[in-house]
Amino acid sequence: MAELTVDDLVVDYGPVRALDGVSMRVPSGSVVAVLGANGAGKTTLLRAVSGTLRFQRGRVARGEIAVAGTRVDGVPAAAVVRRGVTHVPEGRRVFARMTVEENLRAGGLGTPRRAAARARGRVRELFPVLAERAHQRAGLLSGGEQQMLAIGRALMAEPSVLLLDEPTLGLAPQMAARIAATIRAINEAGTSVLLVEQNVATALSLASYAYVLEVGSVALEGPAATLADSDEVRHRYLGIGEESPALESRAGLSRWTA
Ligand SMILES: Nc1ncnc2c1ncn2[C@@H]1O[C@H](COP(=O)(O)OP(=O)(O)OP(=O)(O)O)[C@@H](O)[C@H]1O
Repeated sequence: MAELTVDDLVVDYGPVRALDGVSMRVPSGSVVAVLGANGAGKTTLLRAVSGTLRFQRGRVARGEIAVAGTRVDGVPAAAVVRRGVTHVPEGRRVFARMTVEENLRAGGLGTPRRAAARARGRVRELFPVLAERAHQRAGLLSGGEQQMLAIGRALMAEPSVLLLDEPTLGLAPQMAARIAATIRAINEAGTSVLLVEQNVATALSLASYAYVLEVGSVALEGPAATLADSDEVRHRYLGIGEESPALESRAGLSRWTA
């Protein structure tokens, strides 16, 4: 059974239709990538799944979202976490004034004590630097360390599905590579991942399947290896074989680099 399914999802922010009939699935144990230009609806999709849309005055106007066959659309965000889905929003929003340890503890609130202790051990293994900085204020960490903390905090709830919004954005290449390796390790330990990532090469190397959103709809989908080999994706999203950069900027894709 598919772990996470999205069926004919329509999302509005007031009069603005952000998603218009999006369907996708994240099979159990897989990494699935969502690509697309600015404003295509990637963040909105993750918000809809995690139940955080309402904090942005958005609403699911139509469609269904289910985790392991149980509907989660219309369910409050805290209940979605209890169903096994956690969301790491764009911009690594850690609690800057709290220590690293307090941030992690906050992620484990609502998790049974034994599970939280197990998750804490796992986070320590994945991110030794967080253990070293346990008593530092989160706001003093580097960008990459804050991203590690944001992911670590989400793992404290022992999710079966992790939603990641642009986890490598703004990071130096070496740190971005470390985060990518960590995502792979998290997935290998059994967590499914729905990954929104501006670096298409990184996304397609991590994912087994990918969807390309264009103005709120799925424009293209397929196995990641097929998309990476497709001329259209290579030209438009990876900038490979592109003679003039004009096409990239016309498509609004200039942020994307291989
Ligand atoms: N809180 C909001 N209120 C109103 N409109 C919004 C809100 N958030 C997003 N939108 C609109 O919804 C559409 C989809 O935006 P969304 O942020 O989901 O796209 P995105 O693909 O994640 O882009 P980005 O890479 O810039 O984050 C855009 O037209 C955007 O302007």
